[in-house]
Amino acid sequence: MYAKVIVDVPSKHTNRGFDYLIPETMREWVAIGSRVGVPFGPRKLQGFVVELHDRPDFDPAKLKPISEVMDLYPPLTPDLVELAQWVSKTYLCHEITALQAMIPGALKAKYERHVKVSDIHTNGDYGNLLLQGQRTMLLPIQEEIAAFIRDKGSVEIGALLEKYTDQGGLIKQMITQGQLVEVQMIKDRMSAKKVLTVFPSGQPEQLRQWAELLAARSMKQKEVLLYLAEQPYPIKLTDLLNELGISASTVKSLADKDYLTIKEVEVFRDPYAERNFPRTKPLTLTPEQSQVFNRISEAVHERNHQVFLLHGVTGSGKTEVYLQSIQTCLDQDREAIVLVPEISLTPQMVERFKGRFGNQVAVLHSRLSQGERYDEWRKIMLKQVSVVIGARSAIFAPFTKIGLVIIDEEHESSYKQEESPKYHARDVSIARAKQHGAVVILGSATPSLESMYGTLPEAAQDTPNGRAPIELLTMKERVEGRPLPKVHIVDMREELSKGNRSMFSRGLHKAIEDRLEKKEQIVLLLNRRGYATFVMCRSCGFVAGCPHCDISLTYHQSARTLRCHYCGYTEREATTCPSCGSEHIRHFGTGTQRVEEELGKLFPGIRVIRMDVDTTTEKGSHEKWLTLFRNQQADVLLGTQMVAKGLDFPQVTLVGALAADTVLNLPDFRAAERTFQLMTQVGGRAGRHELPGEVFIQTYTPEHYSIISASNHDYKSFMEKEMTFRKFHDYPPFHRLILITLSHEQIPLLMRSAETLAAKLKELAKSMAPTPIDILGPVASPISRIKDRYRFQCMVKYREEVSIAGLVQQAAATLGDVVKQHKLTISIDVDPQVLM
Ligand SMILES: Nc1ncnc2c1ncn2[C@@H]1O[C@H](COP(=O)(O)OP(=O)(O)OP(=O)(O)O)[C@@H](O)[C@H]1O
Ligand SMILES: [Zn+2]
Ligand SMILES: [Zn+2]
Repeated sequence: MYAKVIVDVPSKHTNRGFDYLIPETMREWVAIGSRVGVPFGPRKLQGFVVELHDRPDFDPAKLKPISEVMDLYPPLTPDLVELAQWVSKTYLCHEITALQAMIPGALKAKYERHVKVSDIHTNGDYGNLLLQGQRTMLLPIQEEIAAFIRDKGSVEIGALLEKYTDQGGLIKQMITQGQLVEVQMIKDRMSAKKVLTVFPSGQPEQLRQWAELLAARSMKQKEVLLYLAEQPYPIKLTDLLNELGISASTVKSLADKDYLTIKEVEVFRDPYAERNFPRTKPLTLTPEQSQVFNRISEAVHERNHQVFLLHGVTGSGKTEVYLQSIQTCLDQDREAIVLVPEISLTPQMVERFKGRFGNQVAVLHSRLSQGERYDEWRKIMLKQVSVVIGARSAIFAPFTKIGLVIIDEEHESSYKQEESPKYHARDVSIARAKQHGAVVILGSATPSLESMYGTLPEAAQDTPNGRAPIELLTMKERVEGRPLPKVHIVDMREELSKGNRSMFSRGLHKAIEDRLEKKEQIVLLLNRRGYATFVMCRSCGFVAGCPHCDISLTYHQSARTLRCHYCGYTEREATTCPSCGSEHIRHFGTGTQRVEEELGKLFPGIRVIRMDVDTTTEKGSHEKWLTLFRNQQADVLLGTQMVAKGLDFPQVTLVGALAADTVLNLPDFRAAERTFQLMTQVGGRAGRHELPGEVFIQTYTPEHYSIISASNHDYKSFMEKEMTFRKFHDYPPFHRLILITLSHEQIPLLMRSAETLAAKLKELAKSMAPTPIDILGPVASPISRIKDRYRFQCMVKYREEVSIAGLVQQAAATLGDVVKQHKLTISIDVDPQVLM
């Protein structure tokens, strides 16, 4: 038997697998999805087994054996290995990149250089070395070093040099003389956590007898045995010590007498261990909910792959439908994956799932420590859970019998990964569900145009080899007939003409006063993108920009610094203009910090919680702020997109969007869609329970259809207008896009390359006529320089039914030499969400 292995070669990634022999001793362990260590040239590298077969490409005698199997169980299931091929083909990335994205960071290989004592030296067989004239007497210190290494098997070179600080020269000598050999080791970044645990050796009766037998002066030891007799279970050593206020030596002496044993036991690092989630029972569904639930549950029972789009207004109770659908899936002994946007993976969301399914649930998101993530993932691996709720990458959970995949807030652009593999979790979910014959629910109050298009009859005819048709399910009403909030559009131009220069319109100002009086709560949204504070000179118009990127610097009040959000470049706030020397240089625009200040001035005593990137970097801070707000220890929750999504607080009756058009002005064809979604979502936080809600949208473009539709809760009219716009311009969902970005330090070389690429693309596209493929560009990217590299882009527009991957790859390959010799970078983004 041979194994085909995709190897992690950092310098030259390839999709080609290499064949290796499986040594007799490893037969039991090597399977598809195994992580293995293999020799590759002079090195040893990590790789994944993607196939087992008995017909190698090469002369089997020349094949090298696998040198190491890294795990007891393969970390990837066979269906994930297959999915990696799909990801690689669809998003034009290397298979190894896709495979790496599927395992937790803790398992990504870390290569270490170790030394070990050479075999010859170990065996004391100096004969050969003598013959070669290499036998050298070792100095006593070298003997000591050799013994130290031999004792441990192998030692990492850095660690060795640290221990024997002054012996660097002698150690090097031992390597050149062959007494020590260098080996490359593959190390995991993380391992299972082990805890010393005390196991009583007998039943309570027995333990009491042993306590009797102990000498009278061994009071403490007696105490331990009697304690264990009361609670005859294994207990963590540290807990026992704390409980009885004794020292470890007391327990050790009992272990020496065999009255108990102390063993290392593997434990899970549980991020939610301290939290107690009250169990909830299924709610009685509303008629709309049951109609939707019945249809889903029927499909789950059929075990056929099927995709639903659940369009339910904010507060219509989509989560309850998810919960009950998951129960149906679990009843059939199948597993469920729930994806939610990172940003809305709040304690509230986790509580709802843990509350219903208890410790059958694993949670995966990026705010966990690497160890916690690894342990949650191992729970899935070891089949200790059957539901996982997590951000984007949780779609790669190593489940083996998936019955249901739910993507909540399916319209969120954060489901698209911006670094390679640039996959869209929504599309990957559908691909994975297809493998398992599983049902997919795409849920949203504001479905993406792509998903909605999939439900239209014309789409099904349009895309013969494309995506499966999607079945639309609708919930138009909030639970218990609660009304959707009343929405006011405020024209900020008019406010200004009436002499109001504040960032709060008169209407919103009054409403805030009113809620403060009634002790109800307020959510204020200040969209960050395009609205960060920048510094400008009012005398000459100079704007402080990043010296390495084509972007203005953002002012951070707390540190009084200017920072680049792309490369991290930081400089001190200037008091005079570097260009003209004027003192009239100051920061413009409204950041969340300024809103907070202004609130304090206008409403003395107001309690504000501010949530933005600055206040939520610390682990657990997200949770902390939301808990404070829920416990009504603040009047206002002020923040960026973070406050717009998924939150369900009964006391919130007022929502203000301070600057609705910040997104609208971005150079992106999805600007209107994003604006509509954000306004609908944030408005949806108001009046979700008994108290009715009210929303103020402040804007400079009150006539825009995205804002008018959002204020009328009218998805349909928005969708129709937006579809017309997209169709007219050949944008998605009618056409698909591939964005190719080239970057280099020198403009002439970059432009030449971009033109070569575009020409090749056009030539290839022509050869595929009459299928419509449009090549746009090359043009400078909207952000034309990042980290001192200039950027140019080409856009490919095509219809779904054409297979375009080969064409793009072929065109990119014509630049192979420039990439190699001049370090040109080519980045390919299929279905791009951000057009920067
Ligand atoms: N059948 C039901 N009976 C009573 N209360 C319900 C029922 N279903 C849901 N609820 C409650 O209604 C509120 C809104 O439900 P939920 O948060 O699930 O809505 P949603 O559709 O997910 O909203 P959003 O899209 O805004 O996040 C919650 O407090 C939930 O507990
Ligand atoms: Zn100036
Ligand atoms: Zn920069």
